[in-house]
Amino acid sequence: MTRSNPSARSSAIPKTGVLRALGTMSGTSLDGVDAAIVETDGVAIHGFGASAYRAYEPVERAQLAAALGHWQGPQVEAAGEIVTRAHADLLAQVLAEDAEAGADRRAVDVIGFHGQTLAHAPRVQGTLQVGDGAALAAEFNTPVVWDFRSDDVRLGGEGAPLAPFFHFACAKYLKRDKPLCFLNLGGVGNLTYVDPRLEAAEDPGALLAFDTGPANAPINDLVQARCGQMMDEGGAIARGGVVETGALELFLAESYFARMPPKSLDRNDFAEMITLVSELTDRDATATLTAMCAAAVAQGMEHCPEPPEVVLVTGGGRHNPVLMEMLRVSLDCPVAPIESVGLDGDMLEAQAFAHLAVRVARGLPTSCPGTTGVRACVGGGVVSVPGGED
Ligand SMILES: Nc1ncnc2c1ncn2[C@@H]1O[C@H](COP(=O)(O)OP(=O)(O)OP(=O)(O)O)[C@@H](O)[C@H]1O
Ligand SMILES: CC(=O)N[C@H]1[C@@H]2OC[C@@H](O2)[C@@H](O)[C@@H]1O[C@H](C)C(=O)O
Repeated sequence: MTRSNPSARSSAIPKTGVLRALGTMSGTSLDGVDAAIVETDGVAIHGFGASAYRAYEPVERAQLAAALGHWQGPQVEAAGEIVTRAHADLLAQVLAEDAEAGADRRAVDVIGFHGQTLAHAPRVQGTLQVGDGAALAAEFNTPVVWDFRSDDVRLGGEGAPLAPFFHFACAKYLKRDKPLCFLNLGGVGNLTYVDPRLEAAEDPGALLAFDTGPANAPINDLVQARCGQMMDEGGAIARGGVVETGALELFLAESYFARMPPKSLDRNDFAEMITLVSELTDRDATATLTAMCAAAVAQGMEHCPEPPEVVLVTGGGRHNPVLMEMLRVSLDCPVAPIESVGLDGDMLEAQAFAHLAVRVARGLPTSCPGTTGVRACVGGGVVSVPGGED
């Protein structure tokens, strides 16, 4: 089915100039899908546009959760259909609103569709993001860039994190002239060290990135199981809890933390860490998992080549004041939500895949040795145009 969509364009992606790209991200927390428009030529950000969010229904979330860790089979098929449908709902909404907002406005040129990671084991089976980008290209009569991670993994990279090339563009957009860090606290945490004194993201030394460790996923899992809540809203459960230092030390003894970056994680790689807090009260257990997230970041910061001027925090974890306070205490530099510099911390990942879609379309790299450990710079991704592949 092709939706009636006044904002859609069917032509191939323009090879030059600033494009209007619509990126989407369905993260490891399985809460929902984000979508956001960025104006970019793939190198420099020229502006930010509308954004929107579509939550997964509880039944959808349960099916996605059941498919986590699977590489194939009926659960994976079902998850893929849910992801494609949820994105189609959201894309229809954003594209319609975008078209209504300005008749003279250039239509969205390209969609960057990350999909939903179900399994990630780059050195073993690879990485799996489900959802059908070709179907979305046909449905919205608009080119879709997707499957961003596979080429990087095939060439020896971790396949994640991929937002760092966008973080570099953000640092330039913000006119920063000293090294700084972007810290995403989603289900998993990831850190990008950016040196904006270098000209291009692919210059050696411009970027160092890696997953710091588990972030909100174990906290969510614990409070869902024990308290029937989706998350520790505002850190209300952890606040007043006592951190069990023995459990924290056992956690930090995990070999992942001794590994040099780049390195990446699957959502459930640390699922068993909940057993480290199983004897504790709800408050103490939640406080301890929250401290583990902060301690993993502090450990990761030791890899930064120079102290950053600031750590800008994005992702849902920045809404948790207990976690933010623990970060402020344990890091030797200022820590601030990314809103402090005028960016939207709930939409940064969706915006990243808008920017990366244009980079893929332009043949520019989306990862490099400093971000994923890939042997050389790689511009991964598949481009589907309405009626077939580009
Ligand atoms: N007000 C809040 N208080 C506490 N925690 C919050 C709050 N809002 C969001 N979070 C946490 O942030 C999580 C969502 O974060 P986010 O949307 O960045 O994750 P994601 O994009 O799914 O994950 P990832 O970046 O790992 O792919 C929620 O599941 C919750 O744990
Ligand atoms: C395999 C995968 O989907 N990884 C995600 C996940 O969520 C956070 C962290 O782990 C990061 O490595 C990555 O997402 C962001 C968007 C990235 O690629 O930069």
